Amino acid sequence: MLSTRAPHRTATRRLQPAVRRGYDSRTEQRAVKAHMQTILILNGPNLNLLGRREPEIYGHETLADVEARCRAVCPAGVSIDLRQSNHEGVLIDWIHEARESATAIVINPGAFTHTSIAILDALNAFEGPVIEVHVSNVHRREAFRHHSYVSGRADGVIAGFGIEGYEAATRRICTLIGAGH
Ligand SMILES: O=C1C[C@@](O)(C(=O)O)C[C@@H](O)[C@@H]1O
Repeated sequence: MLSTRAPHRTATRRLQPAVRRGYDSRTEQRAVKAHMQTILILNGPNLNLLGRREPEIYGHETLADVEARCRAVCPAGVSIDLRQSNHEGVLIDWIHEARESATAIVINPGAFTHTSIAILDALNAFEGPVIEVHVSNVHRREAFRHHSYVSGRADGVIAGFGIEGYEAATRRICTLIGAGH
């Protein structure tokens, strides 16, 4: 009798804190979500070199400058989560994650703009607003840059505004999600 009850009590004691922790964190996440809206700003390949790469096309400002400018135009209650990856799969994973963690997406897919049906599919699985940004005016450049897979999903497209395009996109998202200035 003792030998069957003891392990049961031990198992219950071990489980309880984990169950409680799970409940607390979900409750906390719901409370935070109710007050904060997150704009995910995604950047594709080579944009880690922004400011140093072909400055005659992309300018001298960096992704850190982009982040600071976007934060500056966000009203209270809206936060920015800026990320960059050179890997298509990583960008796709982040878009999937955004289904739970972000209200809206601003995306500069870099060269994946012109090639990636997979990024388009991931964005199609995201329900919030999406704005596509290009630092350069892709329509004045080589013909292969004129087609974007992402534009078919985007609620807006900004090209050729330099890094001010990210700021404009952030403002537009705030309007779309009803976060006033
Ligand atoms: O990497 C980039 C940057 C870009 O998306 C832009 O921001 O202008 C334009 C793309 O054609 C290019 O491949």
